[in-house]
Amino acid sequence: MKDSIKLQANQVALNGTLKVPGDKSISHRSIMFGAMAKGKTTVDGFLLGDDCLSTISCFQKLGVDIVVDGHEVTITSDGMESWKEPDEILDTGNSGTTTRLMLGILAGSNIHSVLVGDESIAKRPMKRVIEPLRQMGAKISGRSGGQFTPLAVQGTDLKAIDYTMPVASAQVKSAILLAGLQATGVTIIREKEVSRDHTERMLRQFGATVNCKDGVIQLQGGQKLAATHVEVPGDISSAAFFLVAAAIAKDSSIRLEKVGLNPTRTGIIDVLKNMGAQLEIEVEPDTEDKEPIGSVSIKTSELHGIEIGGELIPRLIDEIPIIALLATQANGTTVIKDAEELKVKETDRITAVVEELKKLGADIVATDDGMIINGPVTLTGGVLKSYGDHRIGMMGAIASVISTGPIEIEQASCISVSYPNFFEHLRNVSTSETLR
Ligand SMILES: O=C(O)C1=C[C@@H](OP(=O)(O)O)[C@@H](O)[C@H](O)C1
Ligand SMILES: C=C(OP(=O)(O)O)C(=O)O
Repeated sequence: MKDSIKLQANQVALNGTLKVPGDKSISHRSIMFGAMAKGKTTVDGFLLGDDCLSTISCFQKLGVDIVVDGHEVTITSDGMESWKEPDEILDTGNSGTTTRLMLGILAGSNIHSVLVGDESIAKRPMKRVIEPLRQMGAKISGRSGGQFTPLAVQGTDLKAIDYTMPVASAQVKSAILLAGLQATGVTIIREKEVSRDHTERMLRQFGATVNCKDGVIQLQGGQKLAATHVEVPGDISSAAFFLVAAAIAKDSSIRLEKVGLNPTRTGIIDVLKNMGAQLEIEVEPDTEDKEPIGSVSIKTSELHGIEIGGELIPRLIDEIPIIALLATQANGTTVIKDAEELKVKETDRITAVVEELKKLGADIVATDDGMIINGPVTLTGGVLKSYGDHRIGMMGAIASVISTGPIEIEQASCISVSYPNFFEHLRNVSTSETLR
């Protein structure tokens, strides 16, 4: 993918059916759990995005046999005890999920390792994970007293903790659970707001017992994982870009098939419905702890502004950039609050979203914990920065379906972090020749 992409103004209809790539959170976990389990784990629908490839490369450096054949991945492992001490750094690339979950896994291993990511990862807070892991006995050191990468982990024996989450974060929760799996005693995690529960579900799929009730998660240490088969649903965070595109472009209708509909991830559906979008959902019958999937169809919609905050935020945290674009086309005011976490993503997403949408003429202001957007506003063209953040890049690209002038996205190659065939899909649903 070339690093700057210019999209012509495309005030045309979007139509068609798409199958978005595999869920990023679930793809990461399938490799991690497969590497920890004994036996052969097979994964179908794996996301070949840069972040998930970073996870694969880390485990290959630990000596785990991983074979990628298109979207099918096979992981063959003799369990954690068989991993080798890596003689080079583990490069987590741009991936917060890889960095934080690896810390939890490696903390209880019998090896020494060093984790380094890119310049965005070097700025992202790691103390939120390292603090509880240290309470469990983990030996982790790093820059600025262990706040940032590079981080060194000396695997050691761990003991369970009872931990109340200070922030709603599935990465922190998952790191503690993965360390807890190796610890002596019962690890207890208390969540005030429920974050995505893919780790809890997948632990069960790999044969572990995890109890979740009223925001309290309990996991007995010492349980061994058994290899299994993982089906990865389409990523609702990727689907969100096309749901918004069809809602705001004229005369449009898009159907997205085999999308993950885990209730801890469907905040975007709630927002679209609450704003008045014409949306239809067909859920496929649920099977125990497997991830729920279904199809979502959406048409051009008359939208109105709403308030978005509280427990909804963790259920749509990665969708806020594209929700901001959606809000520029809604009648009235949309307030997004309680979303301070956006400041510590791949970039400060509050600043990035507000600055870039303003360049297109949006009526948007940043607040301490979110943003306020007034609509509807006709968006112009412009040259937008992606800040090397895939979700900001895709937000800018989707703006071109309604903008009056061309939109150029700088550093557009970052989009392959989560959606490598994004532009191909945008072309597929576009009825415009300029996008083809
Ligand atoms: O656990 C995960 O797979 C993720 C959790 C979220 O991060 P936080 O846990 O930092 O909220 C999310 O933003 C990220 O894209 C993926
Ligand atoms: C925040 C994200 O991912 P990560 O934290 O894994 O880098 C994201 O995909 O939007």
